[in-house]
Order: sequence, then structure tokens, then C-alpha cells
Amino acid sequence: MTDTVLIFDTTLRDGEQSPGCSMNLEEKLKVADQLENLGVDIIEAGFAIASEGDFEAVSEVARQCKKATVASLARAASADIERAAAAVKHAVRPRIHTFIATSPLHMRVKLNKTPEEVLEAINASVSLARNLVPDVEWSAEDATRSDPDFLARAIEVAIKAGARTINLPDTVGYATPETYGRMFREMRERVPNSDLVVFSTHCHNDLGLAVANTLAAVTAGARQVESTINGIGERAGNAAVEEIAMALKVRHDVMPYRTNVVSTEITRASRMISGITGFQVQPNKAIVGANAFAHESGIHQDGMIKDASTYEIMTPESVGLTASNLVMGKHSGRAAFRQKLEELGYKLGDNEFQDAFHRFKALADAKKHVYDEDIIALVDDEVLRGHDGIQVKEVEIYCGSNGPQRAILTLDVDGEEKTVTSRGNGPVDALFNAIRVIVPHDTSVLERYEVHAVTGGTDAQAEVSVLLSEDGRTVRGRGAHVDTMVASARAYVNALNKLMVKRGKSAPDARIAG
Ligand SMILES: CC(=O)SCCNC(=O)CCNC(=O)[C@H](O)C(C)(C)COP(=O)(O)OP(=O)(O)OC[C@H]1O[C@@H](n2cnc3c(N)ncnc32)[C@H](O)[C@@H]1OP(=O)(O)O
Ligand SMILES: CC(C)C(=O)C(=O)O
Repeated sequence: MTDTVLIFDTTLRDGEQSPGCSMNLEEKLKVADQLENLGVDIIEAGFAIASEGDFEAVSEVARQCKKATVASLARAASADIERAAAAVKHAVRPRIHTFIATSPLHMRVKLNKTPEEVLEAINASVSLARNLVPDVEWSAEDATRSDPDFLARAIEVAIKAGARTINLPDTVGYATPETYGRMFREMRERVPNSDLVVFSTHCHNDLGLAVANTLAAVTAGARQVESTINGIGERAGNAAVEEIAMALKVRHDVMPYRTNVVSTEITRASRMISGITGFQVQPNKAIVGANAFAHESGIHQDGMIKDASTYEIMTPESVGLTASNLVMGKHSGRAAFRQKLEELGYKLGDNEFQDAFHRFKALADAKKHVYDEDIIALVDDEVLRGHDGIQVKEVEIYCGSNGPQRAILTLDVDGEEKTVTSRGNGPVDALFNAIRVIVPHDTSVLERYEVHAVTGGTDAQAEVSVLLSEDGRTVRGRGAHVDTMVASARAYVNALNKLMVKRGKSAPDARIAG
């Protein structure tokens, strides 16, 4: 059996299922490009039948990818499978990933099917998919709560119908490393012809065990792992690609398997995803958290000075973090800024770079020290709104103890500038009221508004995060600026742009006030 573990990245499908985590086409193409740089083997680009937008995204990712296999998810339904086939057909290596639940609960309550009907559906769906593409993956949704005897029969049917990859998801994050590993061993042993297929993991993190379960299954013979950058995904998320790849690299002594991941691209990928989705990585997150290579206490610092291996089991460089001696300030030029961005894991296009550089200069004028965290916030902010149809042009706020507070706001709505003055119960309320006047969106609700300082000091940049919901859809927006009110306007408008995309309309629709 091969020692190579294939990485199936589902950031663009399961990752995008995180509430508030939608990506537009341009962002998905950018992520797919970085996933190829990272060396993932398979990119699940979406669920083609879900919407026109998903179909277009899968099709365009399929056209763009040069090395990776591109997959689309599909239910056990002919319309889903045909749509998936049409979307992936331009890929160098197309794959259809079809699934159906096999647990008694899901079959009875959700699918309203008998086990025999589910077996028929597996046979029909995998056979149809195999007629359309040579590479078919079949998943037993909720495998870990399925009856092992039935699961074995279902896998046998899928293999007979032509599936090349058999994925056994822990859909609700219920497994433990022992039970998950045992399931793989048992299925590999008892299902006929199981040596002809690749077994795959797909772990959710409801109990914080997603990576541990994934690794247990690899030890038990799985050779494909489904995972996402930063572990984003439905509910508590999926197993994190970066954690799996580094665990296999660092503990090769006890897990003698390899992946094709280029580990030095990890930081870049992680920052790109948090920048695009607005999901910040928790500081103590393994591998990519801000504190993953930080040492604060004296004994640790003493050890680090003597020999870094006293407290570091991998080098920051191995995950793409490079120590910098570039001090950035208002006298820095483009060359230093470009170098700094590279060190921080960013690769920007020419226009993005120029815009980011101008904003960096403005920031350096306003702020005494420009720290790496400032540049990260600034660039993430730039990446976020490069494609937005609605842009914040000017913000003026009148506030203080003698209300009512007032905001004068100018937005650019698809090339046309609109200015309004609004009042509110505090400056943020006044500002958001002004946005609502220019772009009416009465059906959406502001669920959350959060502010945090990027660095210490009273001249620190504020990073604002906003969660808007409408008809069960949630979107998250982020904005950063030395002025908290400007950051707030940028965050709200960023969320609003995403909401427009989710509604499937272009930003400046008929509902925009004159
Ligand atoms: C575990 C996972 O992550 S699975 C992937 C989850 N991702 C998503 O659902 C995101 C995209 N989903 C969507 O856009 C929509 O749910 C769609 C387009 C797929 C379907 O939309 P709708 O037709 O309106 O159906 P709806 O979402 O209300 O219900 C799902 C239907 O699919 C059925 N279904 C669920 N899984 C499967 C399956 N694997 N095979 C066949 N049918 C299935 C359900 O039983 C239900 O059927 P019913 O309407 O006859 O009761
Ligand atoms: C469709 C499958 C692979 C899935 O996402 C899950 O079971 O969590």
C-alpha cells in the first residue's frame, strides 16, 4: 500500500458552508490557485446543483486548475450528477463526488427511504456518475452512526458500481480516534475488492477531535483526507489541512506517511482564507495562530535563545513564516513593502499591491509604528473589498455627550457617488442608518458588531467585524482603519456587498435609493 496520503481540500465546498463564510467567484479562483500552490491533490470546488453561482464557480475552477483534480458534490439524484458532470468537464482531472446517508436516523427521518432503497440509489447514482466521468467518489454520509453490516453492504454496492474512492465521513463529529480507526480497519477487511479503492476520511470537529480522528484513520489505511484551510466548515468546522500535513511531517517516526503539501505555502493559504472569509484565526490555533511560534515566559525564552528546538517542534520557516528585520514606516518604499508582504505570506496582483501600498503610506503617516499585524489587517482589508460594488468614500461623524449623533456618509455605488446625513443613537447607529438610507435592505438584521484593536497603543488600527443575516443567510464583513468609524463603515459595507452576491443580484439593484 502506498505511503502517500492524498489531500482532498473542501474549503470551497464544506468550508463555504460555515455560516457567514461565502466567497464570490473571483475569491474562489484565487483560493483555488493558492490550493494548487499548496500542493493539494483534489479541490472540491462546490456543489454544482446548489445555485448558478456554485455551478459557475465549479466550472471556472475546473478550467483554471492545471494539476489538481477538481470535484463537485452531488446528491444521489440524476439532476445533481449531470449538473456536477457539466461543471467539472473542463478539468484536467474531473471528479464527481456523490453521497447519500447510510445511518438509520438519516435514512428514515431525512431521506424517507428504506435501507434497500438507499442501496438502489447508491447503485444508480454511482453508475450514472461513472458513465459521465472516470473518477467517481462515493460518500456514506453519517457513516460513523451507521450499522456496520449495512455500511459494508453499501460500500460493496458503490465499489461494484464503479466508485474509485470510498469516503466514510464523521458527519456530526461523533467519532473518537479509536472508533474511527476501527471502522476503517473493519471495512477494509470485510468489503470485497476494498483493495481496489482509496478509502477517505472526512471529519467534523464537534468534539474537537477532527484531526485526531483523521490521523487514526490514516493509520488504519485511509489514503485520502478531506480537510479545509484553517479548519473552516459546517458548525465547528472540518479537520484542518495544515494540522494534518504538519502532524504527518513532524511525526513521520510514528506515522510514516507523506503528503504532497508544500508546507511553506501554509501561512499564505491560511491568511488568504481568513482575509477572504473574515474568519479570524484564533491566536492559539495550531500551526497558523498568531501565537503558534510566540514565546512569552522567561524559561521558554531562555531555552529558545540557547536552542530553538527546546520549545519548537517545527520551525516557523517550515510553515512559511519568515523572521524579518525590515522595520516598516513612512520612509519605506515599494521594494521593502513587497518584501514584507512576501515574508507575511501574501502574493498580491499589481493593482492590489498598488492600492495596499497607498494605504500603507497613509497608515504610516497616521501611526507612529507600523507593525506586522497592521500590515496584515490592511492587506486583508484590501483583499476583501477589491471586487465590491459598493465602496465607502467618505465618513464624517459628529458625536459626543450632546446627542443626537450624526453621520455624513458618501458611498460609491457602482461608480455613482451618493451622500446622505443620518442621525442615530450613537455614532455607529447614525453611520449604519446612513448606509441603510443609501442602500435599503430592510429585510436584513445586524446580528453582531465587534471591534478589536489590531495592536496596542491609542493610535492602533481598529478591526471591525459585522454579521448580517437575511432569510436564514448570514454574511460576515470586516474592515480595518485607524478610525473606528471608518472601519465600521467598511465592515458593514463589506457584509452588504456579500449579501447582494448571496441574493444573486448585482450590488446596485433597483432597491438602491436615489
Ligand atoms: C453533510 C453535507 O455537508 S451535505 C452538503 C450540504 N450542503 C448543502 O446543502 C448546500 C447546498 N444545498 C442547497 O443549495 C440545497 O439544499 C439543494 C439545492 C441541494 C436542494 O434544495 P431543495 O431542493 O430545496 O431541497 P432541500 O434543501 O429543502 O432538502 C433537501 C432534499 O434533498 C434530499 N437529500 C438529502 N441528501 C440527499 C442525497 N444524498 N441524495 C438524495 N437526496 C438527498 C432530502 O431528503 C430532501 O429531499 P425532500 O425535499 O424530498 O425531503
Ligand atoms: C457530503 C459529505 C462528504 C459531508 O460533507 C459530510 O458527511 O460531512
